[in-house]
Amino acid sequence: MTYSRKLQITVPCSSSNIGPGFDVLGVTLSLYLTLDISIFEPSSVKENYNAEVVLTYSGEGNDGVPLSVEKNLITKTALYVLACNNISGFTAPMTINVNNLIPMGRGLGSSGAAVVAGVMLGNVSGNLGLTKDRMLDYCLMIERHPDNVTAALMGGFIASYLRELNTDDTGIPHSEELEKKNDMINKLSSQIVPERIGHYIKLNWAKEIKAITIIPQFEVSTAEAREILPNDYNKNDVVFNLQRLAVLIMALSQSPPDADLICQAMQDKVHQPYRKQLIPGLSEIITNVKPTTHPGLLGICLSGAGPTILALATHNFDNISKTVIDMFAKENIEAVVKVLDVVEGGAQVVETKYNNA
Ligand SMILES: Nc1ncnc2c1ncn2[C@@H]1O[C@H](COP(=O)(O)OP(=O)(O)O)[C@@H](O)[C@H]1O
Ligand SMILES: N[C@@H](CCOP(=O)(O)O)C(=O)O
Repeated sequence: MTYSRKLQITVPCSSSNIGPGFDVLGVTLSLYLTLDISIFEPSSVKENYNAEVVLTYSGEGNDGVPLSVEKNLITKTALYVLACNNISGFTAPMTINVNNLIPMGRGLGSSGAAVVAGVMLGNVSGNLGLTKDRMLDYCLMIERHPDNVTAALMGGFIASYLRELNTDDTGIPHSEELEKKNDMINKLSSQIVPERIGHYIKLNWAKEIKAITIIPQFEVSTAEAREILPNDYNKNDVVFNLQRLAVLIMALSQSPPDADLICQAMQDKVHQPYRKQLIPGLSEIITNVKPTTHPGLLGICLSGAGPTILALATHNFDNISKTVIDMFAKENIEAVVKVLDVVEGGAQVVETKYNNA
């Protein structure tokens, strides 16, 4: 069989919240999920035709990720997008080779990236011609917090919110649930995908600020780390976060960055205090690692729902990382370090080869 198209989809990872911006801020980082796709026939839409799709997988999660297209989060999401557009299954035989460099369950947006990759796969395999803004709607039907998927799809440093949906729309599950339920695609695809669910704005990021990610070798499920949060908040805690959030987005855009301002503005009372119980060492790390003790450091927080620690810094990366690694070691936790760049480009599809025959 000869291929008719070869495509590559790349989706970056992301770090959400950046302290006070719970479910609002996301920053796109230079670590990628890549899909190499060969499509073996023109993808003309045939009713009730389920083409054979072979999924292979390497990289992070390769020991546990399902390779059945109905169960894998990427292909399952693509099938959902196709179903919403009245296409029941993949319409052309294809191979999908996934290479994932994003550690899973660490707070670096692996599930958001997988959902974005799946929506893009559905879009290209079904020739749907969806814009990125429309693809964001599909992502947000699955991943209910907009920060990760918006960053992964659009790139850069980005703030987002969900518009309030009708009660009919709100039964839409989060992707963790999607994983558990085999019949979820059918349930979701019977719902109309509302337009413009997500709204976002790209923010400026000072070029000299790098993201040190200190990644502990254990997983925290985002679903669990969200369940632990209270339903109601103290007014003072909310005001504490709002004040810092407004200052932080400007402070991170300024060159040279003001470490004292950023460090204070990265504090949070909405999610980190509750998540300490899931992440040994978190409290000590965010309380004690400061720009005053570590020149070059600007601020430190939990990345997403954790357990990764995000340290924003301009220099002195080794010294900052070593301190955090040593603090985790005191809790008998091993951690690895990746110093990442903030990337302006979000997810993309590149057609690498096209055969007209
Ligand atoms: N590349 C991938 N392929 C398939 N499933 C994935 C992929 N990346 C993440 N997932 C799914 O998402 C889960 C992790 O999601 P989550 O708990 O939200 O953590 P994270 O902070 O990494 O997004 C994994 O356990 C896996 O089920
Ligand atoms: N705002 C969300 C972000 C979750 O990010 P992830 O990378 O941990 O999936 C939250 O804090 O729950």
